[in-house]
Amino acid sequence: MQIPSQDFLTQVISTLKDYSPCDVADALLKFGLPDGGFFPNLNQVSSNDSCSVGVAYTVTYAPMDDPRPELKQVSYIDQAPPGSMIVIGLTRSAQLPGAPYVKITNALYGGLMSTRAKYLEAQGTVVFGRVRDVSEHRALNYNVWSYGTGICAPKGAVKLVAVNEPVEVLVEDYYNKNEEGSSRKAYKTIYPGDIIIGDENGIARVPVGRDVYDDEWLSKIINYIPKRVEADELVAKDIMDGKKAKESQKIRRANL
Ligand SMILES: O=C([O-])CC(=O)C(=O)O
Ligand code: NI
Repeated sequence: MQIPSQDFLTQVISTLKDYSPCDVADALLKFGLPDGGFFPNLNQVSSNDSCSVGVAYTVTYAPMDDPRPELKQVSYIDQAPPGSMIVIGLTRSAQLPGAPYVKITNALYGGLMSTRAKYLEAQGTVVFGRVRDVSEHRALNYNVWSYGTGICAPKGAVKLVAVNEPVEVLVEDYYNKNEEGSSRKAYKTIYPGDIIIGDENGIARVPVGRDVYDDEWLSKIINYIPKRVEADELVAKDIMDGKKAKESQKIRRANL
């Protein structure tokens, strides 16, 4: 198992900047990730219609009664690396399988955090919880995704317990049943160093350097995406010329 080199990762990220999470999901589905890398139920809070891509920099909050000590000396936002996608999650104990997905009604993140993130050249922030100061993220033209909005600050409701440790997200799929016939409920993980891509459709995680996801695999993803996008552009053209969608999709995607 080979961890991709920094140069290669830079190249992958710069390629992905020309595409969308939908394009990435098509490739991930093709190459072994049945969920297309998708983390459901997030909405883009910022009105920016652009796409953001970056390397996951992870932050975990816990309710105040969590046994772990608060990281009082750490200001996660002041250490956000340039080029990162800041990913903020809550511990398992604070998550819910259905809407509103988290038990904490306080906002975990706000406009001052985005101001600092943007100054440090982070690419966007994904919050598996609530955020506030919507107009400030928009005015900054800085991309933020969240489960919802709120008006109260995080202080007093949650504490920072981990930085750059895996973030676990509870996901429930009601229609794809598991072998026992019940809905599939699972914690999906974002690891620090994964690539995160997001736009108005939602966010996808591209695994990096774990299991089989080495640079050979990443190369396959990067090579596939432009071909698939090109094929779909041809399908769109066919449809505008009056051809049937199903037929054209079959022909144009034949070798993909
Ligand atoms: O005050 C806070 O802790 C969060 C907030 O609103 C901001 O970052 O602007
Ligand atoms: Ni604020």
